[in-house]
Formats: sequence, C-alpha cells, structure tokens
Amino acid sequence: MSQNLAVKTENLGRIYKIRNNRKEKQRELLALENVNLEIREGELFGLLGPNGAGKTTLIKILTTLLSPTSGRAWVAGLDVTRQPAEVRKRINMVSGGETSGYGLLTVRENLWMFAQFYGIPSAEANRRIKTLAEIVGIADRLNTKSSDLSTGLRQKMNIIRGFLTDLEVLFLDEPTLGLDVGASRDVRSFIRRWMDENPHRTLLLTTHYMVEAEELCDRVAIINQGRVLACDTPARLKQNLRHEIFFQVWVDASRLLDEYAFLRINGVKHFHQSPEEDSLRLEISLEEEAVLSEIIYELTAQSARILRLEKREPTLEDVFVQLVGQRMEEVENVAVPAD
Ligand SMILES: Nc1ncnc2c1ncn2[C@@H]1O[C@H](COP(=O)(O)OP(=O)(O)OP(=O)(O)O)[C@@H](O)[C@H]1O
Repeated sequence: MSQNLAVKTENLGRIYKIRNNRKEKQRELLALENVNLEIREGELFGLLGPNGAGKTTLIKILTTLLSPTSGRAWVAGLDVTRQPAEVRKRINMVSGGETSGYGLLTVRENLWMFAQFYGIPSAEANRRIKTLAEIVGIADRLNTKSSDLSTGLRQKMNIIRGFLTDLEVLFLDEPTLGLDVGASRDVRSFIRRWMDENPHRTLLLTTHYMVEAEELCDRVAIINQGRVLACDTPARLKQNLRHEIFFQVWVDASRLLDEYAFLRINGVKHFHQSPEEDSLRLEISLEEEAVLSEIIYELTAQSARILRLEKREPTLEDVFVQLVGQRMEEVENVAVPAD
C-alpha cells in the first residue's frame, strides 16, 4: 500500500446471515460488495448513501469492529484483519447519536476519562478538553452531568472525544445525525477547521445529508445497496449533469399529481413531488429548457396553480438520482438479500 494512502480497500465485501425468527430459514444479506476505495492522507472523504447502504458496515470493518467476508482493507498502511491492535492505536471513531460515557460523570470528567484510556497526560488532556469545548461551543457545560445534556450537546461531547487523541485517521459515522441546523453548522465548521489545521490527518465521514457531503468533503463516494457507484470531488460529480436543467416548482394542489403524465412528456428526465405545509413541491429535471412549457401545460390540465418556480443548480442529490433512478429517501431501508 502506498505511503500516502490513509485507507485502501480491495474488493471488500460483507454478508450478514439473518433470519427474522427462529422458524425462518437463515438467509444472506449482502451489505457490501466489491468495494474498492483509495483515500489519500489529508483528505476529508465522505461516504454518501441512504440508510442501509452499507456505510456503517464499511466503517466498522475499517475500525476493526467487524471482519469482512471477502476482500482486504488497510488503514494507515496496516491490514485491518491481520493487524487490528496496530490499527486501533492510529484511529478514533465517533458515531452520531451514540450514548457514550457515563451519565453520572460531568462532560469534563467523561472526556478526561477517555483521554486517560488513550494515555494522554492529565494536564495535556485538560488543556485539550478546554480548547475543544470552546471551539465546539460547550465550554459552559463542562461541569454538567452528561445525562443532563440535550441530544445536540451530547453529540458535541462525543465529537470532542473523537478529536482528543493523537490519531492518523478519524472515522465519523453520521456526525450530525439528529442535530438541529445550528449545531450541525457548528460541528461542520469545527471539522473543516480541524482538517485545515492538521493537514496530515485523514477524516472519513458517512452521511446521508447531501449538503454535508457537498459542503465538507474533498471527495465523495456515493454508495447504494453495498456498492460504490461513483467517487470523485462534489464538483466533478455534478459536472456530469451539466446537460440537464433543474427546476423546483411549488404548486397549489389539493392532492398529489398524476406523475406519469409528466414522465411521459418527451425531455422530462425526472419528476418528484413532495407535499409541504401549504403546497406541493415538485423537483423536475429536463433535457432542455423548452420542455418547461409542456410541464406548465400539464400542470394547468391537472388544475395545479404555480405558486413559485425556480431554476436551480444541480446538487449531489441529483447525482444520486442520475445513478440510481430514485431519490435517496425513496430507496432507504431496502434490504438486499445475497444471491
Ligand atoms: N448486524 C447486522 N445483522 C444483519 N444485518 C445487518 C447488520 N448490520 C447491518 N445490517 C444490514 O446491512 C445493510 C447495511 O447496513 P449499514 O448499517 O451498514 O448501512 P448504513 O448505510 O450505515 O445505514 P444506516 O445509516 O441506516 O446505518 C442494511 O440492509 C442493514 O439492515
């Protein structure tokens, strides 16, 4: 493995054996299939995919918590199956929504305890806890019992735990899961700043938030049903969509529209509708702008009055739709039994 690769996987696969109840015959579920990734030292790399895509499974293999059923993986140049103890010394991992730590201990005590597990001298640990708490915005909560923290504050504590140690590769599994907009923004800007200040460290994060992947990551791998479908910078991934035109339309409609009538129109690539509080939001992509007039004609035919119409730039969600044919929320929780 090249010196400059922080993570490499070669035909990595994982099959889970499952059965819903004791009477049912065991079946196999293909959670990862032939995953080949190379993440360079210093990269902030994102694994983007819907729930059930295999992101956590991949992170668990890379952090030595789970064995692959096929293929190989290396972290910091070390084989995760053959040298797990060595790998663990060089990494850290935080999962969104985890309930780590002891509720009776304060935030400071919990973090100090974790620092001791990693052998960080006490004074140095206290200094790092103070600095990180200030950056993340929980300095005023260091003496609060962790059981009294809100979800967002607990997640910030977990994030600090991940960044306390001297590591080479950090794995963040859904770091902003369940956080409100403000807390997510704080966590994202902290992650970016940490990467900028530590150019030799590598960060692999999983997310099913498109904006997170787009805003934060140097490169993104789009993963669905255990397979990596595309891997590149967000800008280059979106470049593949330069021949499509995207519109968002809000209409005043009392019921869902007949979407097949829109999909039948020549030049319509994608049509998706989602009800909002007082309107219906339509996501439409077209081969050329001229097709818009036929869309408007069909809306009128279906008695939907246009409230707002916006042309917009492509996003990673559009890239996902192009690759999979569906939006991320449409494919969530689809289990894939192995052949
Ligand atoms: N321990 C397990 N036993 C059986 N099946 C599992 C197990 N863990 C995960 N799976 C299944 O493997 C597939 C991939 O799950 P995984 O948790 O890796 O996906 P994910 O992309 O991280 O999604 P999520 O965000 O929902 O965790 C899913 O179909 C899931 O139901």
